[in-house]
Amino acid sequence: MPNPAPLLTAEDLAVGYMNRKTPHPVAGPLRLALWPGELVCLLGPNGAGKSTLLRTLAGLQPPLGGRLDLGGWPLAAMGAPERARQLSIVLTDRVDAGNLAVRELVRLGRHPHTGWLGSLSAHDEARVQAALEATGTEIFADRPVGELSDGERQKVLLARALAQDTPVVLLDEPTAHLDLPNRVALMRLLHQLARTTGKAILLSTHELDLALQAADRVWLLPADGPLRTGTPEDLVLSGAFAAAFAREGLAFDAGTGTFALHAPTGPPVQLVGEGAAAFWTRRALEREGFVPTTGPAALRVTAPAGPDLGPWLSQVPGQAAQSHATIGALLRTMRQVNSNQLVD
Ligand SMILES: Nc1ncnc2c1ncn2[C@@H]1O[C@H](COP(=O)(O)OP(=O)(O)OP(=O)(O)O)[C@@H](O)[C@H]1O
Repeated sequence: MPNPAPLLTAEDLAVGYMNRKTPHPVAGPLRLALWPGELVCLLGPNGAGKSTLLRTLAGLQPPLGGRLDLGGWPLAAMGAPERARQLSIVLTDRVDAGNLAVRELVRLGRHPHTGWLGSLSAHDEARVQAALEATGTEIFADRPVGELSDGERQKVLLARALAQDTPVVLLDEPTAHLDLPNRVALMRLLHQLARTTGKAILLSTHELDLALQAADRVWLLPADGPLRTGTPEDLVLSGAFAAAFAREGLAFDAGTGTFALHAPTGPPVQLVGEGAAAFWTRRALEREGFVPTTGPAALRVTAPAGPDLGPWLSQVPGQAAQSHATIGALLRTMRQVNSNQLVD
């Protein structure tokens, strides 16, 4: 990496609020560093302080204590124009853009780079165009921002931040209003941007699955306890990820990388098979309350191998194996077995 110095650092940072001169700490002390070229996801339960931290890192609210440097300089001593050349932030707050057209709003992102007249050069216009294209907002560039859907507006705000073209980009829940394809596309775009431009991109999100896949590093902010940082994989394997969400009653399964939605209520089932069919058979059995295992159990289900869809085989004690054309058909039999066992 050409420049190994972090773009943003914090030492002993305490974030929170001053209400009637009384400090209300939310998180800290925090020791943080954002490096060029990395996508970092800030994760944590509701109320942990993610927005408060992002707003503090952006200089929108003062820290309660500690030191915060941007580009090697104390953030507090920086003027707003210099800060806007170093750091952009996209918040979830509604923007009141009135009748401003999308392209006009994105052009505002260039203001930290223009002279006092604020006129945009050809280079500035090219940056605006590139930001519109990268975010897929060019198709409605001439529409008033006030007429956009929440998801469209979210993408326009990202475009404005990209046009601002700062080394550090902070985003507070940028996927909040997007549908699944757009959420995936956004994470892919941000990851690509970090890699190709060397920007440090930090975003808060509740999209845990996506974050685990896309983030180079995770900042894990639990409701209480210290902030943990590391690659998603290290945080999962160390148990830190599961612990951060355990208080919400969520059980994270490090074996599958998912949160368990269903509590087991039924008997163990030996699941035989590999690949996609076995994976989805496991999911279906878990939804029914069964506990799929690879070891021997009184009930056995065999998932089809290879590209063939079906048949599934089920075998219950004392009976011949039954064949089922679909998982739905298998489940109907398994439900019957389960209720018979409960009656017994
Ligand atoms: N102006 C304020 N004065 C005092 N406390 C505040 C203020 N704004 C937020 N808080 C509190 O700070 C804590 C952290 O809030 P914050 O919005 O940063 O959490 P978050 O992790 O972003 O939550 P979420 O995931 O729900 O968006 C919460 O307990 C919240 O009630």
